[in-house]
Amino acid sequence: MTAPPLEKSRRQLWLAALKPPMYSVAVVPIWVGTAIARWETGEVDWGTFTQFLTAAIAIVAWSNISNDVFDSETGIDRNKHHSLVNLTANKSLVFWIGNGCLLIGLGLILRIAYDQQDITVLALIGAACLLGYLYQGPPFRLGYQGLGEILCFFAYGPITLSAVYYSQTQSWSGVNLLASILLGWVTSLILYCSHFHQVEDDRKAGKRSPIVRLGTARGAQLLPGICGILFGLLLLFVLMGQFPVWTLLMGGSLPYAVKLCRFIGAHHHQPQLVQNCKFIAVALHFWSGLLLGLGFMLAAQPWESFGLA
Ligand SMILES: C/C(=C\COP(=O)(O)OP(=O)(O)O)CCC[C@H](C)CCC[C@H](C)CCCC(C)C
Ligand SMILES: O=C(O)C1=CC(=O)c2ccccc2C1=O
Repeated sequence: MTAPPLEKSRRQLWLAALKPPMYSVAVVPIWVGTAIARWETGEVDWGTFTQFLTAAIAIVAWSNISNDVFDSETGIDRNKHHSLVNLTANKSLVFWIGNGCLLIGLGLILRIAYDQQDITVLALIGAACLLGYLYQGPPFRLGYQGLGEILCFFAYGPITLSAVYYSQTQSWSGVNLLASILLGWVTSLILYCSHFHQVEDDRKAGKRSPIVRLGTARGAQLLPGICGILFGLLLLFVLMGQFPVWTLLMGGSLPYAVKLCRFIGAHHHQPQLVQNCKFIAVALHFWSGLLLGLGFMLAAQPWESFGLA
């Protein structure tokens, strides 16, 4: 039996509000940081890995849920039918569910810190959450000034990846820091792409996103350069001898970069068409991160003695 159209479209709205593919931004840093720790130390603490992964998912849920709450206060989401606040018509319930997710996430991070008798991981993830709040919460709302991509770079790149690596090794790594540049860059690319379709609503609400500032045409023209930097840095880090050759596997995600540049290049001025383009960027994030981590995992295998690593 098929669902009545109204019910089906409501289900689609809920799916759009919850954005399951977006949780790539929680999973990938935990995978990459852990893979680098394994490459460098030969060991993985899977208990810490699982706790960190669960915490990251809960914290990203908080970031998205509270984004709908804070955006409902500025009027920017007036036309966003898939806002959780518009769907439930209960802002305070949504707000407290979001806070509950944050509590669960930080609680799990606190447990890691307690088990290791070291506050470093908690301090780093606390700082990442603070950047998340500065992005969208009152009175700061730095995303409205067009600073979201910079905050996103540091939160999902150097800060989170350092915390993941530290949770595994209780030390720091230059290679991990280099990898965090790639990860922060590709995560910010998702945010950048998410602005193309909402440029008019953003402009009306006074949000000066990079796409509002540049215009959609110029914004689209920059994409091949942004993607080129991602893969260029990978090549550079391998040539410098910092990354094992296996990490070139990340090049397997190149088709998503090409698809992203071509699609936005052709449709940047058509909001209906580009409204889901951020999910091409999410696919690029997921596959590039998965393959990068796999490269480190494979380089740590016994066959490195055959000269393949
Ligand atoms: C919520 C975010 C973007 C939504 O932006 P926008 O308002 O334009 O979108 P809508 O159209 O959907 O309303 C992302 C915000 C990213 C922020 C700068 C940094 C967040 C940091 C995280 C909370 C840290 C997570 C750490 C975890 C992985 C351990
Ligand atoms: O809803 C969105 O557009 C985004 C949600 C989100 O959690 C995120 C995280 C990191 C980079 C970009 C984004 C989004 O664009």
